[in-house]
Amino acid sequence: MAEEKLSFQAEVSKLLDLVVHSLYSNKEIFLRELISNASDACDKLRYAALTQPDLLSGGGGDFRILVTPDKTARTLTVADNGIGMNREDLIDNLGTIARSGTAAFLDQITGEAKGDMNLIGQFGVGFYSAFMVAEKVEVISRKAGEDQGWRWTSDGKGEFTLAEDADAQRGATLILHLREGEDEFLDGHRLRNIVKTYSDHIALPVVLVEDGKEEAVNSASALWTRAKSEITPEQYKEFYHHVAHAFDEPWATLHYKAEGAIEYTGLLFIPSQKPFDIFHPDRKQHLKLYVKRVFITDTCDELLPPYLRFVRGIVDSQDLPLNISREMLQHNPLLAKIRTGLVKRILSELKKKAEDADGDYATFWSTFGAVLKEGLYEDFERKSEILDLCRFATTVSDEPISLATYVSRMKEGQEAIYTISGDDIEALKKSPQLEGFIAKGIEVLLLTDPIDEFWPNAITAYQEKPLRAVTQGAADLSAIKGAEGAEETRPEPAAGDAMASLIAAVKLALGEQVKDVRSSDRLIDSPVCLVADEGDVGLHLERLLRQHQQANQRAPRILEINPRHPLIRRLAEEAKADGAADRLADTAWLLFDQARIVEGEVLPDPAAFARRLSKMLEKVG
Ligand SMILES: Nc1ncnc2c1ncn2[C@@H]1O[C@H](COP(=O)(O)OP(=O)(O)OP(=O)(O)O)[C@@H](O)[C@H]1O
Repeated sequence: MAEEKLSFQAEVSKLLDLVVHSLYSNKEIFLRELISNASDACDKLRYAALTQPDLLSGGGGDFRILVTPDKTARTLTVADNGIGMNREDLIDNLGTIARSGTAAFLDQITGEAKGDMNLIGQFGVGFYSAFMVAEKVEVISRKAGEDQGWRWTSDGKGEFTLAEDADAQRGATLILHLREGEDEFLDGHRLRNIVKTYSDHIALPVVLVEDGKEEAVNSASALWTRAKSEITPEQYKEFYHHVAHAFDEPWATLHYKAEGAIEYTGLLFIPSQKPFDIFHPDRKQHLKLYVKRVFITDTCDELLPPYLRFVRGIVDSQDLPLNISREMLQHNPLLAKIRTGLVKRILSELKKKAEDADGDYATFWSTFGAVLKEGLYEDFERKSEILDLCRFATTVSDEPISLATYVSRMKEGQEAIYTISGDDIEALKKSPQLEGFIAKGIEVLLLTDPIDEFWPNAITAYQEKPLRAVTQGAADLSAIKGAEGAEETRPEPAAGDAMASLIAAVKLALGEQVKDVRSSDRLIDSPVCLVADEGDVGLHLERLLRQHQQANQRAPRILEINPRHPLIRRLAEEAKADGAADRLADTAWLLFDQARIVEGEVLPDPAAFARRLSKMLEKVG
């Protein structure tokens, strides 16, 4: 069959452009990426052969990776005898990127952040890194169990060609035609060094072939089977890079062997950087499952709950049967026990780090706190343990604090843990609903993650103190003893009967637009604010839902009025006169609209607001 020419998916072309033009430093990591892929391909075949031993014919069961430099041809060849790829696989795997969110991610890094290794590291360039050093790459491959081989060729500039190849061996052979100036990757010494540095942990032999001589370069034993004392931090890090397709430093490394009722080894990592797709709706976990050192799957959702999906690494079980199918993994009681064990270990490691002043827990919290908080309502049994791990910015402290710290600082007479939620800390701090709390020195948690709208419903109390949103329900601050002297400086409130008249006039003007109008103790500098009634959808949640087109109804809110504010005191006096309700109608609307603007709401009738405001200014001016 003749050669076919095909185009890369647009995302691949973009990625290739980045790889070639932006990633200058650390070019040698291309070899790690290719060896890592080769090792994965051998793992996949080893697993498939458990149930289909025929797949091993024509290539054997001794898996290995050959690295062969050719100084005359100026090529570097990386060959494996793994699962291989057929025509469709070559097109799908090396011509497209299936990961969702890729396009958006690439757009993000082609701008100012171009060349930011950390950013691109979150994505992982994998196979395409070959083009950092090669001007042309050939992939010759035959898939295990198939007769037809294929040759894929590309210069990485938008197109690739495909042709049949009768001589292709089982597995994949990558021939890199090196660019000018990349001869260091033909040097045996250098290659040996790179393999040692980056791929020593690979469980199969990586063999350097020089002048016809073969030399195994790596230790070729799975890293997690070695004793902890024999593994260096560098080796852990390289293994993490391999297993997580990541570039960052692991924030935490956990290597342990569970013995007793169930036996398994866990080598787990918590990244220091947020993977770009951590909030993808599929919420998939990423641990790889091995049974007695044979790779089984990297898509086993039973292994970890979604709220720990940031954890990377492997689990190697001694007890599961080797021929376990992916279907059998569902609802498997042994696996459920492993999961319980893993969750326990991870949470206790987090606890340890949180209690260790040098543990840099703040970094973890700012990276993955929002994910961990999902556990507050998803893991009923562990929610109090998770709650202890949570940290919150507050009106008093920019450094996030624990609830234990919050409770220890509560004021005399304070019965609840107060919270307020919104999009942005700085905007939140200016919320009128907080004024009374701030004046009395009562600390309020500032919640800015979307998830914060959900978990508080699952947490009835912490140390018997209920959580209470300050924008919801009435706030009776009179029972709480505030900071010294705070009370005395406040002006007198308007007289009770005058306030009653004003409230009646405002209610009349606004009608069903508000659920209630009442006098409030929580306001200091602002004349009015809005709060949600007890049991109604909160203000911020409603806004979030509207932004996501999940709701377009607005629940009527309660308008709270500050009886000590000079403006309100004057209006209250006016409200006592005959016919005042009519005269105050516009003012009532202006106050209401003002409260909505402060909430960050878009006014449903901005023209009416502008008209009333102009009218009012006319009188003043
Ligand atoms: N040596 C190989 N043998 C067989 N398949 C390969 C080989 N190298 C790459 N592939 C296939 O090409 C795909 C894309 O490789 P690439 O390195 O771009 O992605 P990756 O980061 O390894 O992705 P993944 O996490 O899915 O493995 C791989 O997932 C694999 O299916």
